[in-house]
Amino acid sequence: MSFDDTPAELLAPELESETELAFEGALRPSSLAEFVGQVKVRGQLQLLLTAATMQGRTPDHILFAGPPGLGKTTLAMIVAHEGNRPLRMASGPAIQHAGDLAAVLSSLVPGEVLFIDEIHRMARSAEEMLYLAMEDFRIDIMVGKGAGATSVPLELAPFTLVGATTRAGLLPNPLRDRFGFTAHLEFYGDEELERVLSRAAALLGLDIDKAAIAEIAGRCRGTPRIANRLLRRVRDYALVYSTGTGTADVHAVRAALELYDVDALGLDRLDRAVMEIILSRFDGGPVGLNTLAVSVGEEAETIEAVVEPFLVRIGLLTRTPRGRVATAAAWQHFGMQPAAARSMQDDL
Ligand SMILES: Nc1ncnc2c1ncn2[C@@H]1O[C@H](COP(=O)(O)OP(=O)(O)OP(=O)(O)O)[C@@H](O)[C@H]1O
Repeated sequence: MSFDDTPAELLAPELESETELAFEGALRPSSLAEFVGQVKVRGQLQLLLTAATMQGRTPDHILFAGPPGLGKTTLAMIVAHEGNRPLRMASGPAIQHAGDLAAVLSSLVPGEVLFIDEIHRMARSAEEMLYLAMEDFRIDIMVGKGAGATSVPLELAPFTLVGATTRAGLLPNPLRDRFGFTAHLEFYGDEELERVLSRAAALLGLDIDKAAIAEIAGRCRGTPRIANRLLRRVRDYALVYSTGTGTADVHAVRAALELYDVDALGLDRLDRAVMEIILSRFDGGPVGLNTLAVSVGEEAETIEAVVEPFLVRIGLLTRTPRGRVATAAAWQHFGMQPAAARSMQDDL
């Protein structure tokens, strides 16, 4: 990325370029011991993997659910790495036909880990093929067309499916039930993010003090991927402006993040747009998800999976049966007041 970055790009949890990918790759922990936070999930995974190794079998299928950038891909790689198993990467949107999935499944080697990212976006016909593959390591291939079509069973090598999804609720029950273990990844706490950042700074050879690390941790939406990205911008800033030392201190962090318009809570352009619409146009809500999505010009799915979980977590937004509602903290953070309070003030 360059100095042309918009704040939205800077805070978006998605990856956006090959350079970024290389950067992320270099910082990815490769073992459970190195993986920071998610203590419960780590313990559960460790047990599942160790038991499989002790019995010499492939581990059960695993589903990782949670917002982007929390470590689902990293954990899938760790599952393969810890068990010394080959890893095949696939993505739900690329599996548009059952045939696409059949090609992948039939070429797996025994014990291979198959990672399917965004598994909720796979074609329905492929999902149905996956049920049998997960349960019996077998698929049925249709040969011929019309009345003469027959299904030919094809045995598969035993494999571990690792699925990742930002929308676990969209997976059909038969698919969800076939995973032996579902891990719900949570946003990271400040102390965990500080550890992610310290580790990344050491790997990048960046000299940064504790207060600076804490300042970044508080502004990265509880998301390691964003933490690493902000750290890189701070590194640039220290390199260019802290002449001579190249050291990043809290002043460098504040200046760098102000330059990129990252506010004290780490809210990005979309977070702010969503909150400002609820507050100013709908007087705090309730507002339905679709109305909100249209108002900010975004997909409802993005609002629900990426924006809302963080806003709810930091207490700016609540979800009610009638729609999304801004909290008192939201009014305060944005320096605004509900219409009733404003008119009371006018009456005084
Ligand atoms: N627990 C962690 N400890 C240290 N670094 C982490 C951790 N989790 C994630 N990271 C860092 O954050 C980056 C993003 O993680 P990852 O790609 O695994 O997220 P993801 O949940 O798969 O995101 P997406 O859903 O967008 O694919 C990784 O490259 C890694 O450097």
